[in-house]
Amino acid sequence: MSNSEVVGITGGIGTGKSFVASIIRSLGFMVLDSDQIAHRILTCDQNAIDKLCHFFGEGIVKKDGAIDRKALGTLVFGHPDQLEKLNKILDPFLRQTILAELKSAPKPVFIEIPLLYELHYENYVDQVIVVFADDRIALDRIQKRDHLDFATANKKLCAQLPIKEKIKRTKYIVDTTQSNVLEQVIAILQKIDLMKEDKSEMS
Ligand SMILES: CC(C)(COP(=O)(O)OP(=O)(O)OC[C@H]1O[C@@H](n2cnc3c(N)ncnc32)[C@H](O)[C@@H]1O)[C@@H](O)C(=O)NCCC(=O)NCCS
Ligand SMILES: Nc1ncnc2c1ncn2[C@@H]1O[C@H](COP(=O)(O)OP(=O)(O)OP(=O)(O)O)[C@@H](O)[C@H]1O
Repeated sequence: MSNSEVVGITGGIGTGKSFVASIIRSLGFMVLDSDQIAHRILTCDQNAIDKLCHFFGEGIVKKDGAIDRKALGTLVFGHPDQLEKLNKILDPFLRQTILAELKSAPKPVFIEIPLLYELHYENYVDQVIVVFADDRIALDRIQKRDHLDFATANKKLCAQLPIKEKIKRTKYIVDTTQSNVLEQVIAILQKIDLMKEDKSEMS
């Protein structure tokens, strides 16, 4: 059995996790996306929606009954107590769905999960890849991608464990400020025995 059956992809907001995930998909691997799983819960899981609504008020629910993510984001980012409450409410829903999807997925499987360390998912994965970009570049990217002002982007960035702490916790780091991201990804996949050396010819 491989020691890389489940691989976590994490990193700070805007560091390029989705970009790295798309490269890994293009190399033929399955990558689950925890943000997408969270969005599905906020759209379809009435039990979770009711619990959030009870705590944060009707203002976070759209006409179609789904959670208004922008409204909820405004309430929690920059407000650590509220963010902690959101995490506490959603944690059982997220964890149950993520673990079920990991269990049923063909192996090897990757999962993009921004809060891997913050929510303690280390024990569910065999390897962790941390995607790195320094804060200045990450902030610049998310301001551009999501049309945010600096203060709003910075509140999101500050809601997570600093990227410098994340890179201390793994051997496998992809630096997306460099131009050779594909090569870095391939080198890691080779080190964790998911690609043979000769596949590096693909780049
Ligand atoms: C707060 C919400 C409604 C904001 O939605 P929005 O569409 O604006 O952002 P989106 O979900 O696309 O997240 C963008 C990024 O924000 C960061 N982020 C999301 N949730 C959190 C959180 N609880 N704490 C810190 N950072 C977070 C992540 O880096 C994520 O990639 C939404 O992010 C949410 O429900 N978060 C809680 C669920 C969660 O923990 N998701 C992360 C999966 S591990
Ligand atoms: N290597 C790169 N060079 C230039 N731009 C990049 C690079 N990687 C990602 N980007 C851009 O930066 C933005 C953020 O990247 P991406 O969505 O992959 O980050 P993320 O870590 O998944 O963010 P989030 O935590 O918000 O989900 C995107 O607009 C993306 O196109």
